[in-house]
Amino acid sequence: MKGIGVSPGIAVGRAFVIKKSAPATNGIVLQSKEEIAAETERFNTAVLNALAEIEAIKNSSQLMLNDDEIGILETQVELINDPQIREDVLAKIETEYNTANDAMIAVTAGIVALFESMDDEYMRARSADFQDIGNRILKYINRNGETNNRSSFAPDTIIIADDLTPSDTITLDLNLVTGFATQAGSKTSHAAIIAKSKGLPAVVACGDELMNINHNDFIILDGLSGFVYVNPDEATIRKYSAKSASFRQQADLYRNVKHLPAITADGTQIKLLANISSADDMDMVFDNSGEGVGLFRTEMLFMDRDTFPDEEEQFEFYKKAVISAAGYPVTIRTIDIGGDKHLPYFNLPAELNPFLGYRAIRISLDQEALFLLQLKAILRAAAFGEVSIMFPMISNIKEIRDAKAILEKAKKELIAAGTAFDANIKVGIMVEIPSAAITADILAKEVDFFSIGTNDLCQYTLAVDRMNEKINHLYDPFNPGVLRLIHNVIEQGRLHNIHVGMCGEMASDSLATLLLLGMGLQEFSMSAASIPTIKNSIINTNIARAKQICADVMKMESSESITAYLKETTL
Ligand SMILES: C=C(OP(=O)(O)O)C(=O)O
Repeated sequence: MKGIGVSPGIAVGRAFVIKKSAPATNGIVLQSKEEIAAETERFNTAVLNALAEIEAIKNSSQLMLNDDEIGILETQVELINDPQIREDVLAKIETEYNTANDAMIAVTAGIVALFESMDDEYMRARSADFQDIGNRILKYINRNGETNNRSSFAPDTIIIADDLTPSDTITLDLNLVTGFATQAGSKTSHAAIIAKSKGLPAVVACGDELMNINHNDFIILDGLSGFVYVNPDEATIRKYSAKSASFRQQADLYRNVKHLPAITADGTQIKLLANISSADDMDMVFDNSGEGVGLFRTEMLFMDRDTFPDEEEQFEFYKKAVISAAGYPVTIRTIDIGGDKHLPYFNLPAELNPFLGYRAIRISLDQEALFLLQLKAILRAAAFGEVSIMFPMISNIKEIRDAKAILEKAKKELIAAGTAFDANIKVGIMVEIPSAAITADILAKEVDFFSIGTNDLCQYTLAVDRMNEKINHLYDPFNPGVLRLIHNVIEQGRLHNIHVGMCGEMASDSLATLLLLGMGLQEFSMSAASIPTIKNSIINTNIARAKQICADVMKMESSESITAYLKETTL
């Protein structure tokens, strides 16, 4: 199979298949009274947990639910409490010897089918409520189930999944995994970002065929070329053993450059920072000699839970990362939810164009109470190290001014409460929307720094959904339009004397390194595992050469000529 190689390396191991799209029955027949009692208990506990979850969402003062939303949740409580569902599930456990999982799936499917077949439109729509409730209870029934069991992977496991979301990094113990392949995804999807940050070989966008792989199939996965081999022949195994050895040799070379400073041959010091999602990632940053954090994605704390974290919990989460950074700088980005990142307890409206919709700073400015909590937590954590704050998805100057006004309010509240914080925290923005890149000269006056988010900048400039594998070939950071925007941001940063970094995936693409150096970029932030590769490019070049490369590229008309030229001159 061929997908897109997104994180280099060769992985060899056994498949562990995760199918998340539909709940799966396990077909187990209960054998004893004790098993029946245990499954009954499992179901009862799951129901109580599901009810508690709904209550917590309903009562969350932070969510500010409207009457309709509360109405939906109350209907769900009523339906869960319906004695008929309970009786049906228990009957299947007690008389048909089904597990709680299988009984719940069968009962839900029966009710959903019944409602779907009704004439009345309102009643037909209720089937979605039942499916939702079924999934909610199943989630709790399977809390300790195989796919969520952090210790259930054997060594050398290769995960095969439809897709991996940020919350999967919480529920799956990727430390026991040697690589993964996903059916969907793209170079900048979260599966790819997770793989790179963990240094795991990965292939995404393999297509539907991938899900035909069975548990325990023997897999070879090439994270560079994007090939996935299922139960390969001896010749393929031999070929890949050799490839794997040469990859390890290259990795050794990078290990040797790892401890050298990131200075070009003519003496320009470049900052190589890492993108992280929690304090746990800091070991990997230091293992790869990263000099701090250019992007701390805070969404992880908000995922896979039942309510918003309060100020205290956020403060502890950020503080832990700041302390782990041991004096190195940490740039914390305020939440970037919406788009493809949803929170189960935050009812985001269904949108036709979620990536162009209610997300990131737009949500923060709209939900001021939530934003204030996060800002106060970051300001407090900033007292423990060198912290900057960064706003995502800025498209105009008013958003920066509004966000800064709320930041000032957060500071005043902390002063009034007598709480310690860093009053001089630096404030910057992600430049990831074309209007921000074009008006960088205007925005530069309002902030201390820019960080170029090429993942979104590329998708918005080219009107190419970064998650849509059908149009992956059009997603192209080397498009002259994208390059001109990047060049302008770096240039305006220099003219206005503010520093400019890059935290999108382009910062970890060695094909782009010299070009970006030539544009004047002096700070690159990326998955920690990519740092040695980029450092190797930096220490083997000089700025005069990089400037010449930039001058040549900026005259070129097409991405094809640019990438061909860069391959020839820089790799
Ligand atoms: C770093 C970026 O943000 P995200 O977390 O959306 O990948 C980007 O858009 O380049």
